[in-house]
Amino acid sequence: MAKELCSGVTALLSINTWQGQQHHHHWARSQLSPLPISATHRLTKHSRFRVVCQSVETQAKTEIYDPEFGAKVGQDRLLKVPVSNIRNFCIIAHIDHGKSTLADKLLQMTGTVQKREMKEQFLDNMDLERERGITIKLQASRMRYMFENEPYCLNLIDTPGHVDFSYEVSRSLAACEGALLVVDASQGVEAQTLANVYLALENNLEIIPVLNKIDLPGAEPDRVIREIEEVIGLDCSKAIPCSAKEGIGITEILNAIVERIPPPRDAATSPLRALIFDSYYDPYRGVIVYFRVIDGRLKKGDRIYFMASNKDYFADEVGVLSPNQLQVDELYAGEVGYLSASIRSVADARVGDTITHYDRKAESSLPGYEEATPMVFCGLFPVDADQFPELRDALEKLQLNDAALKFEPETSSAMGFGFRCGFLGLLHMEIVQERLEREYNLSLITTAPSVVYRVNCVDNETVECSNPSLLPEPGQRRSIEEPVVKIEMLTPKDYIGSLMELAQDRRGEFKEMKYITENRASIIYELPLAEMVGDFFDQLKSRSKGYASMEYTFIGYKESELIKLDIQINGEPVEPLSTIVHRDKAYSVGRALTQKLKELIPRQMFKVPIQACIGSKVIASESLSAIRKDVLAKCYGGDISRKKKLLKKQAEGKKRMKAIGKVDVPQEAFMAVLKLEKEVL
Ligand SMILES: Nc1nc2c(ncn2[C@@H]2O[C@H](COP(=O)(O)OP(=O)(O)OP(=O)(O)O)[C@@H](O)[C@H]2O)c(=O)[nH]1
Repeated sequence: MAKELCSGVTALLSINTWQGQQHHHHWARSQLSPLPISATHRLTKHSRFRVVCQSVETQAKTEIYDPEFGAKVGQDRLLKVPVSNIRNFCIIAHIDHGKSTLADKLLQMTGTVQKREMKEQFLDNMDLERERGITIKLQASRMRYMFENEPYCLNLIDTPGHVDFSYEVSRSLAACEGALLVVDASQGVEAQTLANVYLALENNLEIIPVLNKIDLPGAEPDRVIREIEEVIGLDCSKAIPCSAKEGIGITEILNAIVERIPPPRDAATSPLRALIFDSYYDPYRGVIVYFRVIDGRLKKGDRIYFMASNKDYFADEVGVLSPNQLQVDELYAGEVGYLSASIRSVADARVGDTITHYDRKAESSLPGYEEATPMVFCGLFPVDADQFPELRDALEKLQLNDAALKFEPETSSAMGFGFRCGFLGLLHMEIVQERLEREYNLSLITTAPSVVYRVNCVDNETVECSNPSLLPEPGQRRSIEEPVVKIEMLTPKDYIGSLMELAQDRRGEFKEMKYITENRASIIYELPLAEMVGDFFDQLKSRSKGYASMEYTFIGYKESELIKLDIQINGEPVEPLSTIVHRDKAYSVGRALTQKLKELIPRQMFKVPIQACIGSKVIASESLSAIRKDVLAKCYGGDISRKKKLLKKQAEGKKRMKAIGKVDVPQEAFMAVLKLEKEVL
C-alpha cells in the first residue's frame, strides 16, 4: 500500500512497525516528498512505527520515531484544508487540443501520481477511450499544491470531450468554480470549445485561458488570443502560454488556479446537498458515486437520500480521489469525493441528482437535473440466434453502468430475436456496440440508426416510433413529425460553400452566417436529426480537410413529408432495411439503396431480385445474377490453389452474415443506407 512520507531527499528507508504484538521491518528506497513510497505492510493511523532515513548522497542517517507519525502520514495524503484553500476546476478543450496531456502534467507536477505510475494517460481510464484518444467518462482527482507556504487542495474534474455527453459536461461544470480553457495555439477556437465555454459562463465559472502546444513551430499564440477575445469576448491579457507535452507553463497554471479561481462557498452548516457528476458500477462494491458537496457535510455511515431517483441508502464508504480512492470519515461543503452505498444500478444515482440526508432533507434539489433521453435507436441482433440470452445479459450489465442506455426486445421475421436499443448519439451507439463485441464476445448485426418520429394518427393519438418497420400504415396516420437540431459549424472561409451545400443537401434550413475572424466563419443551420445521424460529421471533416468543427443542440419536433421505404430481397420484405425518408428523396434513395445492396450481397446459386417499395409499389429494382456452379469444387488432389480457395471460403464463412430466407445478407448491407453516395441524396 502506498503511503506518502515527507522529507526531500532520495533516501533508503528502514521502517519498523508494530501491529499489536507483531513487529515488522521493511526497507524501501525512495525519493521522499512529494513522491509516495510503497510499503508492503499496511500502515494504519494506529500503527506505531519507526522510520530511518538514510540519504543516498551523504549516507547520513536520520531517525524518526513518532507514534503519531502514522496519523500525520494519513492526513498529508488526505489533505484537509480550510474551505478557503480549496479550488475546484475543470478543463474545457476541443478534442485533441491537449486536455488529457495537461491533466496528466498537473497530476505529475503536484506529485499526485508518479511518472511510472501513469499509464499513457491517467484520466482516460477505459481501454476504448485510450484507443480512440477521446475522453468518454468523467474522472476526478485532488492535488496538493503549496502556494506561498500554504497547502492548497486543487480538485480537477475531468469532462468528456464529445457532444453526445454534453449533459455530463454541464454537470461537471456545475461542480466547479473555475475552468481552464485550453486552446491549441496552432489551431484556434473550435465549435466544441465555444459550446463548452458558454456552458461554463452560464455556470458563472472563472475562466483561465491557456494556449497549449506553443512548442509547435506552427503555433500562433497572438492570433489565437485575438480569436478568443473576438469570438468569446474573454479578456485574454492574462492568458497563459503552455506546452503540456514539454511541461512549459505548468507552474503558472497552478498558481493561476489558486489566485484566480474563487474558493467554494462555506456552507458546511446548511442541510446536505451534494451534486453527482459521475457514477460507475463496480461489480464488488456496487455503484461508486462521484460528487461535489455544495452544502453541509456528508459522513461515513450517514443515511442518504437521492432526491431525483427517490432512493435512500447508507453511505458505507466515503472518500476522496487522489486519483485512487482513499477513505475519509467526512466530507464538507466545497469538497469533491466518492461514496459507495451498495447501490445496484447507476440509474439510482444518476448524474445531476442531488444527495441529501434522509433525516434532514434539503428543501430543494440542486438545479439542472435532466433525465437521459435517447436520441438515436438501432436494432441489435445476434448473428447466431443462440446468443440471444447472452446479448440480454450483456446489455443488462452495461446498463448497470450506463443510465443513458435503453433497450427492449424486438422480434423481426427476417432477423429473429434481438433488441431495439436507444443511445444518446452515434458515438454512444458505437461505444456500446464495440463493448458488446469485445468484452462480451458477441457477434452482432446492427441495423441502421433511426431517430424517434412522432406520428399523429387519425384517431388523434400521437405515437412515438423509433423503428421504421413499425411505422403506422399510411391510412392510419395524419402526419409525421421529426426531431430537428440546430447546428453550428466553424470553418475556414475556403470551405464555406462546400459546407453550406452539404447542409442544404441534408434538408438544412439556413439561419445565419457570420465571420468570427477575417478567415473563419460560423454557419448556423436547422436540420433534421435523421440527416445528421448518417455520415454528416464525416462529410464535414472530409469537405473541410479536417479543419471545420461542429456542435449541435436538439431544438424540437417539426412536421415533415415523410414516407416509409421498404426493401424486398428475393421477394421477402426485410424490415431491418426499411427506412423513413423525405418524399422528395424516396426515388433517389430507393435507387441508390438497391444498387448498393447489389454490390454488398454476395451472389447466390440462384438469381436474386432486390426491390425498393413504397407500400406495394416497387420504385426501384436490381437483380443479382446467379453464380455458375463451382465445377472445381469436385476436383480432387492436393492442388495448392484449391486449398487456398477452401481457406478463403472458410474465411468468408466467418464474415457476419444473416440468412434472410435463402439469401445471406452481410452486416454492411444493414448499414448501406448510411453509406449512400452524396450525389443521390
Ligand atoms: N506538440 C505538442 N503536442 C501536444 C501538446 N499537448 C498535447 N499534445 C498532443 O496532442 C494530442 C492530443 O492530446 P490529448 O491530451 O489526448 O487531447 P485531449 O484534448 O485530451 O483529447 P480528448 O481526450 O479527445 O478530449 C496528443 O497526441 C498529444 O501528445 C503540446 O503541448 N505540444
